[in-house]
Amino acid sequence: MSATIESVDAILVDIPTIRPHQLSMTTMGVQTMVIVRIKDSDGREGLGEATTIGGLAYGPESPEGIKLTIDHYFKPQLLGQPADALNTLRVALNRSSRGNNLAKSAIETALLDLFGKRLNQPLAALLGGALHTHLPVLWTLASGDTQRDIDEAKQLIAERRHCDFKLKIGSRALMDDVRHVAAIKAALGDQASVRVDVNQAWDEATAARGMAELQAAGIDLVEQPTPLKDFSALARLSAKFHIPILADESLADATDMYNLAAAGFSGAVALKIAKAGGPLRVLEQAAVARAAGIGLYGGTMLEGTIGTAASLHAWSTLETLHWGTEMFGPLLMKDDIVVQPLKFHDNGVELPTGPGLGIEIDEDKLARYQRK
Ligand SMILES: O=C(O)C[C@H]1C=CC(=O)O1
Ligand SMILES: [Mn+2]
Repeated sequence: MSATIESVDAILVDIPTIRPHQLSMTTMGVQTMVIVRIKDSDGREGLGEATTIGGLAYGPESPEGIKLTIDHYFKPQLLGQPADALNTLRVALNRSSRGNNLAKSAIETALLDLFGKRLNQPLAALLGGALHTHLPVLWTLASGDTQRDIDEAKQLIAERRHCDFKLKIGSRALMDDVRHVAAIKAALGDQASVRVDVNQAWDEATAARGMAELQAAGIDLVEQPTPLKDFSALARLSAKFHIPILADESLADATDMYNLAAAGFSGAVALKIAKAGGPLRVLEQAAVARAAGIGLYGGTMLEGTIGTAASLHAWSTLETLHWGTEMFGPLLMKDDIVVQPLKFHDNGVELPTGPGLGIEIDEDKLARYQRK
């Protein structure tokens, strides 16, 4: 007999970042995570995380809204239900609430963690088993200052912590951004792959000019240059340039992936468990991308260790991650709320071992950073 769900808690946790993190739509000085704890009738606990960026600046779900959705809508539906019935619970939540994929991702993660602990198996084993135990991780340079970004990158290369970098651009005039990016690429040379993320800031004409400049500067990848709903602009730009496009905000789930590929897009996709609605859902999207010849990239919403570990379990089951991953979220925060942090080394991170996510909460730290 499956255990039943006894409690569901959604906790807001605020942790300052190690430096300001400047994106085209906001500058982060703190990251807010929604940590989900689901307990079953056997006394086991599953952990999940829903995290976005800049309140409502990045996307339509805010941390406070995610907590409200879980507390008032999901929790009453989940209590008393068999904890192992992931598909039944997903169908029920999808029938009663549209969208809200970040909140759903945290629930799916917590149920998978719980199931893994019950079976004494790592989460990746529930997904068919890990193909990789160490995954590459890039770092985002987003201090807003060119020299500071160069110094940061050089130090990380020397430490072998990261060898690939993503630059956040789009908040300044195009040629200012191009000069910033070209200076960083010139300083790092061939020892680093340099990519940019525009976070939707350009219109199509600006993007065409920007991509030509970035291609000439030796940049490897341009992430989400144009607004998320404009699939045809992404398709046209991907046909026009050799420098590939990484679609991020445009693609939440498998259906979006199908539609963008059908519109003629080629390039790569930033997979994110949060956008897709959980580790199981994101692998459906990866399968559609693979079928369409679109490259895979393990993306982050700058989650802490719980959401990062959940993503790593999913990415570990993919044979090829053409563009690696960006699962550095915990490193951007000044502190952590887990007992054993993830192990970052050799330009990547180790897949945690142990049942479920392989992650344990540090109750004192959680109490310190929990929003009162
Ligand atoms: O990619 C995004 O749009 C969001 C996020 C991921 C890495 C980073 O620096 O910001
Ligand atoms: Mn992005």
